[in-house]
Amino acid sequence: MEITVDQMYQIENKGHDMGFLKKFMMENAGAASVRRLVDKLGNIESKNIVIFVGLGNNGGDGLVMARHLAGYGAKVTVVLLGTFEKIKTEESNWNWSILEKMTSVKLMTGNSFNFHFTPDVIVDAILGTGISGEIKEPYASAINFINQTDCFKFAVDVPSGLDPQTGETANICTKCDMTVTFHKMKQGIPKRKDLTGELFVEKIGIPPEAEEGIL
Ligand SMILES: NC(=O)C1=CN([C@@H]2O[C@H](COP(=O)(O)OP(=O)(O)OC[C@H]3O[C@@H](n4cnc5c(N)ncnc54)[C@H](O)[C@@H]3O)[C@@H](O)[C@H]2O)[C@@H](O)CC1
Ligand SMILES: [K+]
Repeated sequence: MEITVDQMYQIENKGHDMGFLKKFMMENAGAASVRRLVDKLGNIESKNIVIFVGLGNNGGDGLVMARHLAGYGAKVTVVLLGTFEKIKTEESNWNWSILEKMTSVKLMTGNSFNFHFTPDVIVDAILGTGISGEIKEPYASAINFINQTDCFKFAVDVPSGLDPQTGETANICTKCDMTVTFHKMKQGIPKRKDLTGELFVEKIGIPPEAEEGIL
């Protein structure tokens, strides 16, 4: 079953109000994404993984992935597309502050993408269901950088630049090898397999009762 982005936000908020906090949803989303990535790539120990992180909860999912990937022994670099004071949500801030205590994850901010290594994997945790309008900087430069690399690309929830409701793309969009979306498929995502690559839906523990009156 495919649902609308608006329904997704309503379900998310109802789950949160039931006590299954967005922080828990984010944890499960990040964990499920890493499991899919490890299933796909096999041993990721000491692989160079760069995670581009936006300032919303799509970015938050990427921060959770960074922590889990460090646990698998991957060499993880997080590029926050902004400054940490600009992180918009409590859930993302919570996960950022955990990473600040982890020497096993390298944190970068701003929009300098000159890595002195070649990434094996890039994770696109820039934009998700909160996308609106033309992609502004520094997200645009990050998306262009991602598209000119030839490593494995993984999109969190939706390739950044693709509107998960309509399936339309903004001025630019990441073109990925794999996408994991959460809870239920959003109507616009399956329309663009050319951008999503292999597409998966992962349950993230939202109580089915959170859908009552919405679906
Ligand atoms: N729906 C759910 O049940 C869950 C959602 N989660 C994640 O939360 C995401 C939605 O989070 P948010 O609502 O914070 O939204 P996003 O994280 O998708 O993006 C919002 C941020 O991007 C900025 N932005 C929007 N359009 C832009 C543009 N064109 N150019 C530049 N910046 C732009 C906004 O100012 C905002 O800061 C989902 O995609 C998913 O990844 C997960 O945490 C798991 C639970
Ligand atoms: K994304």
